Amino acid sequence: MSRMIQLENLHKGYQVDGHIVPALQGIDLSIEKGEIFGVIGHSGAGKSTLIRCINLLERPTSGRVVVDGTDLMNLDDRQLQEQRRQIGMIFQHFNLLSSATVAENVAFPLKLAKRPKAEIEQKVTELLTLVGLEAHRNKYPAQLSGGQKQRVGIARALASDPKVLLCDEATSALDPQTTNSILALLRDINRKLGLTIVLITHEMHVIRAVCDRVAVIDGGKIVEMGNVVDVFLKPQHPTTQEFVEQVADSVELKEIVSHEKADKDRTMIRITFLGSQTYQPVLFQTMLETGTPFNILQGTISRMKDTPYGQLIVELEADQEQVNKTIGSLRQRGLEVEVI
Ligand SMILES: Nc1ncnc2c1ncn2[C@@H]1O[C@H](COP(=O)(O)OP(=O)(O)OP(=O)(O)O)[C@@H](O)[C@H]1O
Repeated sequence: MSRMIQLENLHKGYQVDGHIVPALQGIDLSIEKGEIFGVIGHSGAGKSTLIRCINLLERPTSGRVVVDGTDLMNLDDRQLQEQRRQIGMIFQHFNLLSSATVAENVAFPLKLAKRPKAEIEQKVTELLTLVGLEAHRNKYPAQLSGGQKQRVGIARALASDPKVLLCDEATSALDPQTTNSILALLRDINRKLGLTIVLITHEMHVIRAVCDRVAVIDGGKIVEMGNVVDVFLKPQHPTTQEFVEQVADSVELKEIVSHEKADKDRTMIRITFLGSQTYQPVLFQTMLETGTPFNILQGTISRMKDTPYGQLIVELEADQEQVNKTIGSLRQRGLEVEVI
């Protein structure tokens, strides 16, 4: 893979009442071509500022923004406008023209670029088919659901055949079911068009559903970054752990653990299965081999983008030596094991 976006030592401060509010404090980030990259953080962490720096809707105070080999900070207005065509963007509140139809909204960037009428017509039809809205081309935004409006936003963002799509909290105003359908569309577009997608969100399930890699931002700094699978299974920073808990059954688990831990002869472990392991009877084979009695207290199976994973909370009724042997054997088979 080669690099599509490179942010180097990015700083951004806003002037407020004579002093500077630091929104980004030294962001270093590179995003590969064809990747779906997520940035997650709490309100005020700097997510919007960060994503808006990628197309210079916000101009960083210092640092470098390189998109597909072009340093955007060095461009004049006309060159920047040209480069921005390569970077589509969608928004939380869609930002559609309310007085224009679906088709006219999608045609808008093409008209601005003075494309010939026949080409515009063909492109709009193509895009509306891609996002599943061809039957609604003559409706106005007010006649559409939130999910349909976002589909128009996506079609419009794709009109100039961008290399990058920036998604600024694109599903935050949508209900869970609609969110899933929009996320599925983004994955589809990523696959079909090979588009690089950067999305910001405060919801970990969005990251889990579509992203390849994720950066966690806190106080204008990246506090953790990695493959979604790794970050999910082994979150290091407290902020990341908080986000991961959003999508775990951790409350229930904690209750079980504190209740059960009163009994000293039992050891509770969490076993994580990943990918094809998820469907193999590894646990049972190990337990048979080591002869360790066990109870399954809780089990979940889920999916991170294309990777299935499962977690089991298991209680071992055995002495320490037997427990160590069992854990060693599970780890040898490539499973993640954690005593809880
Ligand atoms: N135009 C602005 N003028 C002054 N301060 C700003 C401006 N935009 C953002 N900030 C400040 O910069 C910091 C980062 O804001 P930003 O909007 O990037 O965070 P965010 O993570 O996107 O939050 P949210 O999810 O609430 O939008 C905050 O302290 C915010 O108050």
